[in-house]
Amino acid sequence: MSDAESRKQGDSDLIARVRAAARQEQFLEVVSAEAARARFEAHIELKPLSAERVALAEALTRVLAHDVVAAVDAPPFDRANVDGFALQAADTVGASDAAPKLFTLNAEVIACGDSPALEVKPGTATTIATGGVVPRGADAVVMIEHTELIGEGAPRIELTRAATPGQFISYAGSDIARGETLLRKGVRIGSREIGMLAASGLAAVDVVRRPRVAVISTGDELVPPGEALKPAGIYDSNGAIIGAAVVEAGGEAVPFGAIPDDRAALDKAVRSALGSCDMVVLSAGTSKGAGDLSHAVVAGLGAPGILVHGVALKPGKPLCLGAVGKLPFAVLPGFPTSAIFTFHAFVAPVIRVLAGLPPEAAQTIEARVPVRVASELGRKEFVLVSLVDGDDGPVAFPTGKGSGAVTSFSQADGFIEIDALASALEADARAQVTLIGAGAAAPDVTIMGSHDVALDVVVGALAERGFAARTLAVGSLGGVAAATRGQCDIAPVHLVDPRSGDYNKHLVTSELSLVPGWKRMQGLVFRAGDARFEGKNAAEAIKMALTGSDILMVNRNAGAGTRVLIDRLLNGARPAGYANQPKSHNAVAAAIAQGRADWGVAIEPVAKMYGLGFIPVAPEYYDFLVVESRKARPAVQAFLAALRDEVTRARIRAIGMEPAG
Ligand SMILES: Nc1nc2c(c(=O)[nH]1)N[C@H]1C(S)=C(S)[C@@H](COP(=O)(O)OP(=O)(O)OC[C@H]3O[C@@H](n4cnc5c(N)ncnc54)[C@H](O)[C@@H]3O)O[C@H]1N2
Ligand code: MOO
Repeated sequence: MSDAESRKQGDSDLIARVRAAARQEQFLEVVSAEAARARFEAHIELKPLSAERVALAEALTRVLAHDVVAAVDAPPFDRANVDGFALQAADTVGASDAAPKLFTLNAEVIACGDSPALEVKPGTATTIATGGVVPRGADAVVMIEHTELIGEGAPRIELTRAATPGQFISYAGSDIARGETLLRKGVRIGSREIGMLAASGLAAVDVVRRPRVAVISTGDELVPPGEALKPAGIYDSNGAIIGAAVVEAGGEAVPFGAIPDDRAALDKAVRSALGSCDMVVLSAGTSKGAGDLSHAVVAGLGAPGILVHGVALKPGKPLCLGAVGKLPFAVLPGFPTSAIFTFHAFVAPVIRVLAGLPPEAAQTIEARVPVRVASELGRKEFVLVSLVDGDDGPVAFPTGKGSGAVTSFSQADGFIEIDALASALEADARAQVTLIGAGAAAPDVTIMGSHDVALDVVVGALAERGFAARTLAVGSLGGVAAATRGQCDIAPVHLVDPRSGDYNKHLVTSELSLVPGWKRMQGLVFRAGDARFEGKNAAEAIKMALTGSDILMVNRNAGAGTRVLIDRLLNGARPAGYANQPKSHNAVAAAIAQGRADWGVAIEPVAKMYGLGFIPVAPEYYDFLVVESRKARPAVQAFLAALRDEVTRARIRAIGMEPAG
């Protein structure tokens, strides 16, 4: 083949690959969530699996298959609740220190486990231990402390307090009555239930067989947690979160690991899962891109096959649901938040039914959404939010990381719904927030603004002092806005005053005071060993970067303090890469470390963390705006104390920041 021919061959290979990679909108038919659920549930057997008997010790977290009726009373007999004497209350009337009543002791002592032999007659008493069986004839028990043993002659006691009938007696069946329904089916057995089952004499109990749910991740890029990341690899987080969520929903997760994008391998895994499990859950490869094999594999498994492919939801559009015979399968979208969101909406309810559990009760609260949230027309959109306490009730902030992020779901407090026919939720609208997770306890202090690694040190010191902080990274400007609106207690900021060049002082108002934090050095970062930068000062390095050929920068987003510095350094120049504007120091460092860019500006600790070279340029001041009306709160005071604390300051210094003052 000539050069030209082989180039042509290469081009047509590439075109074929691009064609194959093109995602085509070939969803079966995009349906509403309700229609999808109905179609799915109509084709599968939606009832609890069979019962199995397990020993009490194995019953923890299992679901009761039948109601449990108590076969015995607890206590099984009338029981003394104190150490003392069993007697007849009528004999005690009028007893006092001044006029004690005299009782002759019967010739037995009832310890726990003894069956009484003698009847308690008027004027007599029988010695009894806590837990002893109250003897015939007695109707009350008195405490030993209120009696005096008389030594001479036949043993007798003097009683100095009157007793009421029934005093210090627990009657048979008062705790658990024979014939009473002790526990109802569908209850998830915890330690408390185990105690009740044991008290009614049960050594084993019938529980619903746990649905076995195969969890299969797909994708060549996936790396199991614990192994080193390969270039372009990501950790298989879906497998882990879905497996754990299966268990939370009452199932048994059967992990199949991450299967590469290989049709035969995936087909084999899915068939083996179908043969051994009650449900199969895959993630990724459902969007119909080139590597998106999952739906193709499940399409070939047998009738009825794919029932739903495409729902009018965001996240969740590429969701695929189906069945083989009556056995359900689901292919969840690969994006982590889409995967777990659709799992909870479509898969968990099915697992709960199979597991014998009732539907999960959703808890909602009303909150104000302070910002406008745009939404795609035609898809019902779920927006994950963080909740903070505003001056006028709960405020819900969209977390804003998108469905590709793991933390969107994992760190959210709940979600709001935007109707498919709305193109946005307007700022300051009220919305119902469906809570997720165990409803995290309200934080003692809310910190909203710019994030910094050393802030974690202060928050840690606060935790050591017993205060829980909630931090929301909304950027310096977002922090100023939240503090002004009374939605947080403290706003960490680093904003330069364009007029004076000073940091943060211009943000002080009558409602917001400024507490100094620390200084962080910003500088030029580059791959260590890059001879074009090594040994140069900032001015020389910039000059080289602007004139050198084949040098690519990575910029920062408009509004970032660092961007102001970059523009000052560039003095109007627009070098290659200027339009690449990620939003964090970490993103800048990663781009340079991985060779997608050659230089940028970031703070020193981050440069260090990524093993990059660093040329100092200018310090940046990271301070705290404190909402005056909230300053007296104990947690805010503790935060300020932690900031001044020598131990905290040393820890801040250790990660490369210089604490103020
Ligand atoms: N041109 C279009 N592109 C995309 C569309 C579309 O309609 N047209 N749909 C988007 C939507 S919506 C979603 S959600 C994603 C989901 O696509 P797939 O289900 O096919 O998933 P992949 O493409 O294989 O992966 C997406 C993403 O998720 C990561 N991933 C996959 N598995 C895991 C795992 N086990 N743990 C962690 N992360 C995982 C994967 O690496 C990708 O980054 O597609 C949009 N694109
Ligand atoms: O399921 Mo996708 O999240 O709609 O982005």
